[in-house]
Amino acid sequence: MASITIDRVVKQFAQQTVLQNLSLHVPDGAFFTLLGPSGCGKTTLLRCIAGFNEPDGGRILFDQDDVTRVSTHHRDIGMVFQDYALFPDKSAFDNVAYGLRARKVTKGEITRRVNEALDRVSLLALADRYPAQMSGGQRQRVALARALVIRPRVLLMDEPLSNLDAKMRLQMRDVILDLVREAGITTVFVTHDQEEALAMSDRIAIMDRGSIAQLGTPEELYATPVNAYVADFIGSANVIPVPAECVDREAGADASSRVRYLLCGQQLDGVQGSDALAAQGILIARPEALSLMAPAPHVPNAIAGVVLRRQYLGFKTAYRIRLHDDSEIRVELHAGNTVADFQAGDAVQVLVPADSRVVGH
Ligand SMILES: Nc1ncnc2c1ncn2[C@@H]1O[C@H](COP(=O)(O)OP(=O)(O)OP(=O)(O)O)[C@@H](O)[C@H]1O
Repeated sequence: MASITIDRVVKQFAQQTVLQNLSLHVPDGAFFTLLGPSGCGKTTLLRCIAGFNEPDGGRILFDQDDVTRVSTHHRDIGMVFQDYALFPDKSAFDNVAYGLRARKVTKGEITRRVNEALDRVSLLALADRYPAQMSGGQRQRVALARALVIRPRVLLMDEPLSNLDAKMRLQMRDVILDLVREAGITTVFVTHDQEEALAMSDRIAIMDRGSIAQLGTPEELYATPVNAYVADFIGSANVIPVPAECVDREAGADASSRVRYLLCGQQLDGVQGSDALAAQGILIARPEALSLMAPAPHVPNAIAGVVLRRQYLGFKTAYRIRLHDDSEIRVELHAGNTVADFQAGDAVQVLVPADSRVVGH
């Protein structure tokens, strides 16, 4: 068990800088996810932590130990890959035993620990099977047992669920979480699947072109994204440019209370951005945070529009609304909200809550 500190790591391939002075801290025992689109540098960072890639600058620490120049097999890591990377000519038992044999563990101890590890992933009965005789989910469980049986300081997982079908992916989330929680092991998990990241992680770093766009708990990232990139990547959000206008030039009033944001030319009461924002902000509105009402005069933050499409989805109803400036906004009303139900073509008002967020570009 160890914390991981990434300290200003730089990694370049040819002319391309893939990791740009990247720093982050993974607390001891945390389940930490690197999330981002293809090519943003997740795997490169994971491979630097594993020792497969040597950084061109910066340091990597496990607790206080600087492992930047330590070879992979002296780092005491367990690794699980997307394609399982099992030895095809070894049985499940021998795959799991591999790391213990390399560490010269006694035969009796190997048998005990491998059987225990296979039992933990419910594969004791398949100990003699070869990888080709197992399903994807079973292979990934062998890979997990193989990574954990050596009791590594750190577990690194690179898209371990991507090759599994949807149902198996969900099951494996629980298998992984149960195992790593029980072992209390610090885990770095790479995925491009935001739902997987939200469901599994203590903390998530959202990466954007070799840097961290935002780091936080799933709740923080969902509720308070720092920019449109994060808002769009985590969950679904309406991301709408909102010009600002100055309403109070008096000295003394703090800067954020001196601007009002405009949606469709209408002032949004109470909606505040950070005071550093200039003449234009970006309103981030989750579809489920908005609501709909029939047209009525003098309702604050009610923006007039027309229902383009209504989709009934059982637990919620999703609406696409066209506003008067021809932009579109998505609104989701949860089942049980019987007050509002509208059909395509209906005139409505979209209610924007006063605690909505406005961020910079
Ligand atoms: N060995 C290498 N040589 C040259 N370029 C590389 C090498 N490894 C990665 N890259 C480049 O570095 C960038 C980041 O790649 P990386 O695999 O870290 O991204 P990723 O976020 O893990 O993407 P994915 O989700 O597709 O795996 C890409 O542009 C990739 O082409």
